[in-house]
Amino acid sequence: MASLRTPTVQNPSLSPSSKTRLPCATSSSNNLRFSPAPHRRLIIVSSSASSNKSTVLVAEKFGEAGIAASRKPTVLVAEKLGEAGVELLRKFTNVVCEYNLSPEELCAKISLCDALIVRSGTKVTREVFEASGGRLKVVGRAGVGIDNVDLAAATEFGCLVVNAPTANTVAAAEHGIALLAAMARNVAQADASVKAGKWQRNKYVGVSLVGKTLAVMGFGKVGSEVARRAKGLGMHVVAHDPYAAADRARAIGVDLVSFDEAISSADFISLHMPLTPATSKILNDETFAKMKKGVRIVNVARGGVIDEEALVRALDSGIVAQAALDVFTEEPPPKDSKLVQHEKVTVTPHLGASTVEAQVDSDDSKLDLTMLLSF
Ligand SMILES: O=C(O)[C@H](O)COP(=O)(O)O
Repeated sequence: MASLRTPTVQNPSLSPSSKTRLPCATSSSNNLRFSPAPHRRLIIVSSSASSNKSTVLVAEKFGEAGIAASRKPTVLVAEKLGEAGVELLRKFTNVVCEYNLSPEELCAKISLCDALIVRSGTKVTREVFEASGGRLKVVGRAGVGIDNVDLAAATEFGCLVVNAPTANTVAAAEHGIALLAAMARNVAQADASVKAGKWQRNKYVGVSLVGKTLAVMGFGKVGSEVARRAKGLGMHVVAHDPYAAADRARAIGVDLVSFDEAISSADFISLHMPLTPATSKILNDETFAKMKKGVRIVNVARGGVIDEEALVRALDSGIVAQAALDVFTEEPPPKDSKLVQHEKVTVTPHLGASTVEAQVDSDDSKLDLTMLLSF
């Protein structure tokens, strides 16, 4: 499973207290532009690491109703979670694990559920909330990205959406670095070649990372961890993120620059922004044209931030020398996808969060969401 760390409520108007401000997308063409919308963070349960005991912090409006709910809620786990997490859920709830449901099957089952847990593979659409008939009270996203949940519909139907915003930060950052190095040294292509009985040492001459400029696009949790690791590899790192603090970047030796400066100066670009209307297809024909010829791109964020047809054109024209992609607009991508089949492209099946550690995580973290769901 993706681990269940301290959950963050994602539909602000449902949250009774205002504690943090998270970015909320507005419009932009070339900039990752977010407006710091007032975001309310509701931590219904917090855990004490030392005692491993949960403390229920129920905020005024929600609390009494939540406490009064004594029946065991039913939780539909629609994607594979770690067994330890599911076991914890079972202590407080009736757990139904049903994977690979079609949208119709999900809609058919949801009216019997108080909570739904998903990862990135399940689309929690307006139809799902409609089909729930108002019973669905919580959607738990066991992971970070909530672009697969219709937040407007959730809010309209009075359903909390919570995620685990820090659970897989390191896993995603490490996968970004793994793809960066594998791409630069043609590891996947060379592996396939040797297994096919060939010995093509000249064909797979790579490029070095040391001294190269890496542009980290989106300097949040994952982006900053990638930057830190890239500095350790001797890369010069710049970053673009309109809401990152310059001193936080400076502290790890990273220069915050404009979007255009980042993409035009980079030998490597690593994408770490959420998918929002402002970032959708932010790499497109126009922005590829501004890049250095021969740039290499890593994407462990969301497929939708790249115009994939434009990327194929940029690979064919040589603007982009190579790409390493963990995420795709459509997942899984079509088998005959030109992008996936492209010889200059290395792909993995959305493995960013898939480490043993990120999936098991700490007991306290799992407890948080478990207790939240018990409401
Ligand atoms: O948003 C995330 O947390 C990552 O993309 C991982 O998604 P997953 O939970 O589907 O592996």
